[in-house]
Amino acid sequence: MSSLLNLHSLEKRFGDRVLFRIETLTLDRGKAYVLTGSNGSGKSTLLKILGGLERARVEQAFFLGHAVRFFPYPREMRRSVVYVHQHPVMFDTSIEANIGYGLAARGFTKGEIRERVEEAMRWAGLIGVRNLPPRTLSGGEKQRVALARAKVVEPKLLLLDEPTANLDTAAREQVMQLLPQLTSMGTSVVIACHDRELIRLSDALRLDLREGRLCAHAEDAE
Ligand SMILES: Nc1ncnc2c1ncn2[C@@H]1O[C@H](COP(=O)(O)OP(=O)(O)OP(=O)(O)O)[C@@H](O)[C@H]1O
Repeated sequence: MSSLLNLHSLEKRFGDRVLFRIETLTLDRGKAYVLTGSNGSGKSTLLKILGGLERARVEQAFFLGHAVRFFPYPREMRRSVVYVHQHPVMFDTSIEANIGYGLAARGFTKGEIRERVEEAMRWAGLIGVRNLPPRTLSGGEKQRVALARAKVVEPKLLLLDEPTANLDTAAREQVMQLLPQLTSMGTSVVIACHDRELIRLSDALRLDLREGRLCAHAEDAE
């Protein structure tokens, strides 16, 4: 499996406090990772660093095999890495516009946007709610809109911050069943979750953030 992102000597501080020091972090293409750790261990902060939303000291970084300077965040990564918040922001327009938002910014034609959005809504099971105002959607539906919004831009890396926290079992299942198709498209996915709400996903590698260190478990997260 080829490597998507390699980081060496990643350190995050808040003032004098070192939140974590990670010797190496390697993400392979089309692979799923479940990032675990207790409250405050730094899961969200790590995802935001990977998504270019938070600064950190990184000694060496390689994206798709070539060296990049992690700060300022490379344009190539900005276009191909998507971070999804636990409570995804919904623009007060339509569900279609929310899903197609990233495509318009990337220069797709109206016809292409319509086609991709329609396909993504079908994939995420959103056809039945397509005419509802986005702010009225449930937590699970908003997560599925956010996944559809990510899928249409075909990201190389998708960062999901506790996507199933506070969802009931059925809503959680609906979100989780979308993930294997993303990895089979070649998208690498990192999903942060609490230890007590461990996300079980076949073929996922578990990354455990504990006491400022990151430990990759060779066994699957199942
Ligand atoms: N901007 C900031 N300034 C100072 N400290 C911060 C800042 N952002 C986060 N922290 C601290 O960093 C630590 C890690 O926070 P983070 O949200 O990354 O943890 P987490 O593992 O995602 O936690 P949770 O599981 O509760 O969501 C916390 O102690 C938090 O208070």
